Amino acid sequence: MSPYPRRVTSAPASRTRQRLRVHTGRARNEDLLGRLPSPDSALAWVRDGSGLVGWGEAARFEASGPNRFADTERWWEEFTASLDVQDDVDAPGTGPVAFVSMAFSDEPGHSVLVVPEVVLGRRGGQSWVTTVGGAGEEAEITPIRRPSTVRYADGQLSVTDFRGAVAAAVARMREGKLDKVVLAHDLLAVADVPIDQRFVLEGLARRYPDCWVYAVDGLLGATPELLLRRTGQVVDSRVLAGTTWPHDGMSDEELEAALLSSPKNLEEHDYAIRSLADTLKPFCTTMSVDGPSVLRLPNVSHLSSDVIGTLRGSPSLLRLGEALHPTAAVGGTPRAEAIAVIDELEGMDRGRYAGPVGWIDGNGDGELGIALRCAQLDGRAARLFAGCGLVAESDPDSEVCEAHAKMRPMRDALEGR
Ligand SMILES: C=C(O[C@@H]1C=C(C(=O)O)C=C[C@H]1O)C(=O)O
Repeated sequence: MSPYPRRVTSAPASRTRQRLRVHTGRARNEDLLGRLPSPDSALAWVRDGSGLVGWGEAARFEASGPNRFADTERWWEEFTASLDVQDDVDAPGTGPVAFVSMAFSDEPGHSVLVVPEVVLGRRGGQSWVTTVGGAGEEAEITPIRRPSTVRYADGQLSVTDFRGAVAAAVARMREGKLDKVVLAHDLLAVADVPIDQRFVLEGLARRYPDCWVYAVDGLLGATPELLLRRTGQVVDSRVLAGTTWPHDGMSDEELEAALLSSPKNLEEHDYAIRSLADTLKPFCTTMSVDGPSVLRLPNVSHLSSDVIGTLRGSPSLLRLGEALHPTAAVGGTPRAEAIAVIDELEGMDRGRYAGPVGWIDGNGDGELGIALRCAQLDGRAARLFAGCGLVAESDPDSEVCEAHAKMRPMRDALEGR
């Protein structure tokens, strides 16, 4: 696949109509990422050793356009209704599971759902394995390959052009045309050998245990931001906005105190929280927000708030994701104006960067992160992305530094640092 994702306008025929057998049973506790058998096609959603990995492809659905969430949900409902399921564990993430990664934009965009042949899951000391269509759960694990050199070049939006776009956006906000917008840029990395996805995932997981390490259809990353998790009637979310990074010889404590008292960062955070909470509220009977506090990561620290709610009825995670995406953490406020400004000033295809990414199960439960700190891999090439929330007080030079700091997880993982 090209690092600049192609447009897919119709779903390919899939092997969905036969009555496939799905079986979940208990498994040994093992390092999930260590079980991925091959350098390509990794499927993963792992945080601090827990989560899901998958391999093989029992079925796939691709969608694009404004109805991509609804089309994907409908396909998944029909697919799961056609299965013959024996689930001996019966917990969130057992039985049929699909990994999903949705395009940021209505247009252009390419969203993917993959049903693996084998899923290995682990939560709270309990492990399970799910097989689809009678697939064997043991696969030969090939040795992991590491690159010796990685070189970088401009992506679709160079750093210089990104800085110009930030300045233009700030000018519009000073004129009162919108309150907040998130602009991003990309960077091309080329290694001397085809990139082994397991090498990247293991590096990310080792350095970022507080993040969700994910891989779906060549999009790999370690995101600290949870768009929404649904576990039965309970939903929760981790909203991030407002960032600092090591600079000017300041200690972590000084950086943290400055972040918590920065009106500019608190304003950015407030827009993000409000966009999530106001949209989620009508779906909930109860909802509470806890924060902001500081989430400290090795490369950056963020203002972070946790939201928890009880659902009214049973909307699926994809249905909720459709309503919430994009929050003001990756879009802006007001949403429609911000999306138009992103289209105009970024002028690049975000692909699945900043879109919802994660997994769903047959009960409508699952976890959707926001695809940040990521790269779209293609052979020896990787297209990295990072962006920053902007308000009227933002300074283009600081935003360039912030985006640079946000690319560090993926650069370090590619280089094996
Ligand atoms: C847009 C990104 O990150 C988002 C923007 C943030 C900010 O501007 O402070 C913080 C976390 C994320 O919500 C990114 O990492 O690319």
